[in-house]
Amino acid sequence: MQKYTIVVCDHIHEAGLEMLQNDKNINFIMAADEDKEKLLTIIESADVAITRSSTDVDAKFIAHAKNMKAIVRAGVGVDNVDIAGCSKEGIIVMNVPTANTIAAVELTMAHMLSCMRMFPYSHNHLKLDRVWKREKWYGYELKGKKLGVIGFGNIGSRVAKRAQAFEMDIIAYDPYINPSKVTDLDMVYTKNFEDILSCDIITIHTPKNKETVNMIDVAEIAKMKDGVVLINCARGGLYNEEALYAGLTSGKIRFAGIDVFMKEPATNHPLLDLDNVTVSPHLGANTYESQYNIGVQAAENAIAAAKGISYAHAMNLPIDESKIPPFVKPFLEMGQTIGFLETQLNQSQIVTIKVSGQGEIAKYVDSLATFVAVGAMSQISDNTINYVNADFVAKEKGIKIETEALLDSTVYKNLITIKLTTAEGGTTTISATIFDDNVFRIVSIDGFDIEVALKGDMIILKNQDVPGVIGNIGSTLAKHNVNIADFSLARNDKKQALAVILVDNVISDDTLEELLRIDACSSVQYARL
Ligand SMILES: NC(=O)C1=CN([C@@H]2O[C@H](COP(=O)(O)OP(=O)(O)OC[C@H]3O[C@@H](n4cnc5c(N)ncnc54)[C@H](O)[C@@H]3O)[C@@H](O)[C@H]2O)C=CC1
Ligand SMILES: O=C(O)CCC(=O)C(=O)O
Repeated sequence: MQKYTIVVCDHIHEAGLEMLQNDKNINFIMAADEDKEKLLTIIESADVAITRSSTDVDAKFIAHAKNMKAIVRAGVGVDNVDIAGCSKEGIIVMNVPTANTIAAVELTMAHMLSCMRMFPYSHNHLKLDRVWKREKWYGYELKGKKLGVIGFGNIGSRVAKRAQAFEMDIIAYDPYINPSKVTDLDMVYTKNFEDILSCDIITIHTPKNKETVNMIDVAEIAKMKDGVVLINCARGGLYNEEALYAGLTSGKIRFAGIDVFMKEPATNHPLLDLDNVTVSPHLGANTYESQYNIGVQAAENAIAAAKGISYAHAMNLPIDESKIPPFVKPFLEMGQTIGFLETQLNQSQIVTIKVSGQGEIAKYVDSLATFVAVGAMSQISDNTINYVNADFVAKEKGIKIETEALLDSTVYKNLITIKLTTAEGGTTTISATIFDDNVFRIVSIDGFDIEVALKGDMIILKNQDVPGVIGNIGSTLAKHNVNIADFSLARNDKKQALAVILVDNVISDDTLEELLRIDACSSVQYARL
């Protein structure tokens, strides 16, 4: 029985662990309590790893992940996953995007209310210091305050809805959404970041990336209202931490609610010394409900990925399967087969692969190009080529992948054309389509119109269009006991001909050389699909 190893690098819910334990095909290793060096040796045998924010998937991790097919990030943020590094090694990165949304939303509200009422401080005053001093703890109300929401995705939009229930006025900044997502909720949408800076309370819910790090820095804080309240339950560093500290000590920022830090664990962070901050140790996802959902979904997705069944929420695959119409899939498969065929026909260093799509398929030409590249390189690389690393490997090998989308249709509803060029100047151009019978059909080779199924052992022979060639081909193949399964012929107006011969046997080099010696024959190529 085929066994796959799944390593769990951080703590996930028992329900997820049980699923891994109970699957007969899964060899499950719990490594959440192992030290980091030991973890690196454990992952060497892993097919899939499940991680949370405590495990950095960095160059060191990837170097040890020699057998790894996929990483499942049991949560949303992948800022601690080197996605480009994973792609280069063909490792699929998946996350579990919505299972902890509500937990993070509610923690954001808790921080907002805590900041407004200084709740942890009044609580400690009574509980730890045993002081009953009601006059010390006057806070503010959320009602009527203006809330600026940066990032209106799963979490930001739900925070906004809850804040609306508190009768706050919401203004949202998110350049990547349709404004109606905000305005339909009777909230204000802005493209002007300055509008956010004029709010009473600002909360951020973007991913952490080059564009969003230090999104709130010294200059932005200077433009804010005196006494502004800032919340960050997304990622440390979206608010520049030094600027945040300076703003809190000067009193410009009245209070901040912080769940996340640049460097975690953050037990010595300067923000912890301030009395106008509420903090939590990255607890956004820490509810039983969310951890149950994440644990189960992470385990399910890891098992499916280990078995090669599906890659839910893959972030570095060229296609999102849920977003492509069914007619596209066979074209992708056919493109990969043509890539494989053209490499065999040329047997020389590839320099360019140009992939064109005509008709509806043109919209998917980039995904198609990745599939063609996988097919073209599958026999010429020591690395395992897959859809994740194909573009990287092509770049490394100096192969240029070009695409062309021609939305106007040809006589065919959908047509793909793949032209492969080698360093010696050789080229092969094949166009193909699929009709309702679902057969992969070549309709043109190097400008010769021909109709032949894309399958089997194939000889492509070019010759001067003179009498006797077909007979000679037949007798040569018969002499070598080769049975012809199909013979298609095309001619052009330059008195040249091209034959595609599908054969039932493997063809020897001797046979190919003898075919090339036939009078008027100019080239013979052979491929096995
Ligand atoms: N504290 C915790 O434990 C948790 C933190 N998170 C973090 O919360 C954040 C939000 O998560 P989700 O809402 O699930 O993600 P999401 O992907 O649903 O939403 C992110 C939103 O940010 C927007 N965005 C991206 N770049 C932007 C920019 N430059 N300016 C303004 N908006 C921009 C996107 O268009 C998107 O609408 C992420 O950083 C995630 O890692 C998520 C779960 C738990
Ligand atoms: O549990 C975790 O890993 C933290 C959750 C989180 O930050 C996320 O899902 O982005």
